[in-house]
Amino acid sequence: TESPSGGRSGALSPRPPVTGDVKKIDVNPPKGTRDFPPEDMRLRNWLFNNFKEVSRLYGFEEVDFPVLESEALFTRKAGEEIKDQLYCFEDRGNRRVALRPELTPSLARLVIQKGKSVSLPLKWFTVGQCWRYERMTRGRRREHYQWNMDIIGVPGVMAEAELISSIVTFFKRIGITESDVGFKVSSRKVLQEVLKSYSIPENMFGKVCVIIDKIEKIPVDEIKKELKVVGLSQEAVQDLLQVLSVKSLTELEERLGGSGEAIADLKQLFSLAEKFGYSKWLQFDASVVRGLAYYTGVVFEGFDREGKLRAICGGGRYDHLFSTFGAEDIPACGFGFGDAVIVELLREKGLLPELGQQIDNLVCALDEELQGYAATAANMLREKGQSVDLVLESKPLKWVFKRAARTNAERLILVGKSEWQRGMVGVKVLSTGEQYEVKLDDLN
Ligand SMILES: CC(=O)Nc1cnc2ccccc2c1
Repeated sequence: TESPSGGRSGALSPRPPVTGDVKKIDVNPPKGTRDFPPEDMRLRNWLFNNFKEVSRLYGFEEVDFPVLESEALFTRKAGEEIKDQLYCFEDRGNRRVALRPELTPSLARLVIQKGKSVSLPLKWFTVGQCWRYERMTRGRRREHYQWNMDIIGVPGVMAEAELISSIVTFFKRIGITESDVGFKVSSRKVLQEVLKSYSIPENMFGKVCVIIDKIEKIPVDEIKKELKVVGLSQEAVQDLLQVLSVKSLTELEERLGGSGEAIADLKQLFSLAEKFGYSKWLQFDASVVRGLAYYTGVVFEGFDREGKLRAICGGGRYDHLFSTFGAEDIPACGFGFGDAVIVELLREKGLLPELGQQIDNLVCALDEELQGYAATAANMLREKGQSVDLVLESKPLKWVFKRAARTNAERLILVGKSEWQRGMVGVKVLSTGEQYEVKLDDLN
């Protein structure tokens, strides 16, 4: 192309003066965020395609929401870390907005918006980027992608059993077995039943759970202090911490009595696990509460049995989230599965797939004036559904062979003058070295 500024031939115009006095931009992405160059994008697509294939197997429908939401969707007053790290700001319309830190509130918003026009139960899934704003002191990521599956409108634990089954199916698809990971399962109704004899206000329950979720992250004295701050008596605190160390459903039944919902739900869940065939993946663990304020019943988290990694995924029942948005309550449960820990686990287990680029044909004209014919050949192959990497400039054969090797091209299609005049092209199968000529129409 003409370049009036007299820059290098073929350069786009106008270009900055060759003196290079333009300051070089920072080519890294913003702190705590990632680029996905082709190799990383292939791994991400492999992971997400497995998420989506399992969602399809379970009859879930894909949904999506804006990454930007009203801040009000996430301003729960329960001392959650996810709120402290909200990536929020005021937009040019002076609206308080936030980059979503999780997907469930958006899902609830859409369900409410749809109201009577959707028939329950809803089984919706999405894979979406979530954000947090952390002081980079901890050097942690500020974004990650989460697979979410939610069942809206089913009050019984069959829904939780189905969700856990879908995660087991996902793990098995990527080569993870029950010897690698398990699920810790409990119910927040356990805490509710312990607390019912200490009349604590309903709105305190979320706060208590958020504090207890930190039991393995901060000293127990700190936990006790925070529980007292929200108004629990010394006795209530003791009772709570004691029930968290219960080791089995039998022991729990002795502690709570056999008539409560917590025991009934958990017994039924473990029985359903048997029927779904994933009993070996589950264990009751009274200390699992999860850190989101809105859970109300069964809660679960996937963990690596070697105990080296943070929770792989987590979820539970949230029967009152809708009323916190001013709508009729609808029973619901769901989980979130992040894209970070699972990759660390796969790396540990040597299960990361080797994914190279895959091209069916590298098409190349043997000299300049045959470029057009190479385009014709490329078009014919593409119309047959064959992928073609078309060499777009005149290149030495050495360069073409190198590129074919780097892109794992199945075969090389060489458009030469004499062959073309006979309606033929040259074919070189790169895996075998086999070389032959073929009529263009017979190429497939
Ligand atoms: C291990 C990891 O990257 N965690 C992570 C990264 N970014 C987030 C962003 C929002 C909410 C939770 C997040 C969690």
